[in-house]
Amino acid sequence: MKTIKVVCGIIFNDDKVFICRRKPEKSLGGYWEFPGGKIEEGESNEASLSRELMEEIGMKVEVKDYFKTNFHNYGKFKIELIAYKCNFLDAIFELTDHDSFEWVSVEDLNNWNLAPADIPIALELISDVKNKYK
Ligand SMILES: Nc1nc2c([nH]c(=O)n2[C@H]2C[C@H](O)[C@@H](COP(=O)(O)OP(=O)(O)OP(=O)(O)O)O2)c(=O)[nH]1
Repeated sequence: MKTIKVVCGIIFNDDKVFICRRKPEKSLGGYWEFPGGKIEEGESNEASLSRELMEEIGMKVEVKDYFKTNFHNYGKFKIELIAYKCNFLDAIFELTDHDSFEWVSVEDLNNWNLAPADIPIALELISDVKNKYK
């Protein structure tokens, strides 16, 4: 089975992160995720992320550090989900692939119905934030 390479952004605005909900008609519709998309051939992870965020949300970010990769098997397909931390710059919030978005605190990520591939990424973020304030 082929593994799809997907890049996503953990987009910070102060201490809140951006999540959005996939439209019902999309694959994994109804799940919340860190926005991004499939990496095209010959494209860098960072360029792909910037392109997807502009296409899907009309959002500009500063792509910062690589954070984590999670491999997940959805049964019908497998993905390699590559997460980068980003700083929010500006956005028109015109959603093409999502029907809702929220800015949430990292500790609150647990309470959202995240796409299964995103859960290990969210858990590591939560653990980092908890360690920071220990
Ligand atoms: N963008 C994004 N996709 C994710 C995340 N977690 C996760 O399992 N996925 C899955 C959902 C999709 O099956 C795939 C990414 O495809 P996509 O839907 O965002 O990209 P696309 O617009 O190019 O593809 P398509 O669904 O129109 O075929 O990865 C995530 O955090 N962000």
